[in-house]
Amino acid sequence: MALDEFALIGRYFRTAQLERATDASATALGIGDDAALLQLAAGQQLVVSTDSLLAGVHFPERYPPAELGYRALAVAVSDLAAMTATPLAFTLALSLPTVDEPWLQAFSLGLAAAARDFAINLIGGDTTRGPLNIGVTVLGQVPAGQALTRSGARGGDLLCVGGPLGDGAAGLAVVQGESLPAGLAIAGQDYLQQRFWRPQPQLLLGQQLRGVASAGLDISDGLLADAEHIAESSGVALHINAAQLPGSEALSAWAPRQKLDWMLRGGDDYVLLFTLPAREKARIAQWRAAGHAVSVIGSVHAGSGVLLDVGKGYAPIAGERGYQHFRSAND
Ligand SMILES: Nc1ncnc2c1ncn2[C@@H]1O[C@H](COP(=O)(O)OP(=O)(O)OP(=O)(O)O)[C@@H](O)[C@H]1O
Ligand SMILES: Cc1ncc(C[n+]2csc(CCOP(=O)(O)O)c2C)c(N)n1
Ligand SMILES: [Mg+2]
Repeated sequence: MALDEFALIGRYFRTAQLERATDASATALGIGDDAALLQLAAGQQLVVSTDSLLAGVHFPERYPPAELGYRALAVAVSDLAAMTATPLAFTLALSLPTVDEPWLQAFSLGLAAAARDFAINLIGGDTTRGPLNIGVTVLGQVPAGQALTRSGARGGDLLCVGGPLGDGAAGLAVVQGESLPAGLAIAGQDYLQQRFWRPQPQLLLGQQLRGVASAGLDISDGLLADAEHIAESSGVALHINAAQLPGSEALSAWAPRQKLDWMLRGGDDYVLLFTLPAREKARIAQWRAAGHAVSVIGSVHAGSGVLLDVGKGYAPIAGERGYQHFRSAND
């Protein structure tokens, strides 16, 4: 007989690895009551963000469930990194078509691996029967007034990115079994699959941006699309120099046009994009020395929108900027 809802929760989600992934816990009351209780430290603000994952939209229809568990939490935690928050806890709203115990076991283990990596405990959720849908809400804390928003960029700031671009889209091509360039070695394929299934939210870099960066977010839809959010919220123009975009060695196996398109528009990268007042420039070398692959990719100016230089001077972007769930009003 299939497990009932409560036995399922007990076996796969009310586990030590998920409920007590980290000791540094703010959980005053966890799974099992009508709601959970969190105790924030004095002077901290609560940071809250929700993400949904759907097969065929956020990940391929054929997928390894353990990897899906890891990715579901990683992409959600990336929004905490973008706000410069420290993770506290998360909830999981899961809709499942059937009770498939090997699937649940693998998903739960992948989720627990991410919970351990990002030091975040599962404190509750909701489990229903329906088409597969994974909803993760992450909670974090940040000293009051110090969260990094999208609205503080000012003319004269540098535009920086926290890691390589384009790996998310290239990783998706690898995991979908698309035809791959001959120059892509097995090690490069493995690297890109990891980048897709196990993105590493830049929590430590994010925390170092508190009180230093002027605006920021994490790149989920694509560099151009997400840069547009900063430009619009801050009321500035962002200049991006294509020649300065950082890409991985694995990505260089593709033709330059494909590589550039993925770096600009591919999305799924989960690296930070932020603006830095010029007086803070010396920090970039310190971050790099500490292992954060920060690069300057452009600058902030008076004006509006995102302008891109692909070798012929800065010009507004024509065409697509990144991933959009609703491509046109008629979709
Ligand atoms: N259904 C909704 N109701 C209320 N607010 C929403 C809803 N959907 C999105 N938002 C809000 O709109 C803003 C942009 O959402 P979006 O999901 O694009 O965030 P993002 O950080 O740009 O992308 P990602 O979800 O990939 O991290 C966020 O502040 C989000 O909370
Ligand atoms: C099968 C498959 N096809 C396409 C993509 C690309 N993709 C989907 S949603 C998204 C933006 C972030 O989503 P959201 O804004 O909902 O957080 C991106 C870049 C994928 N990951 N898997
Ligand atoms: Mg985000």
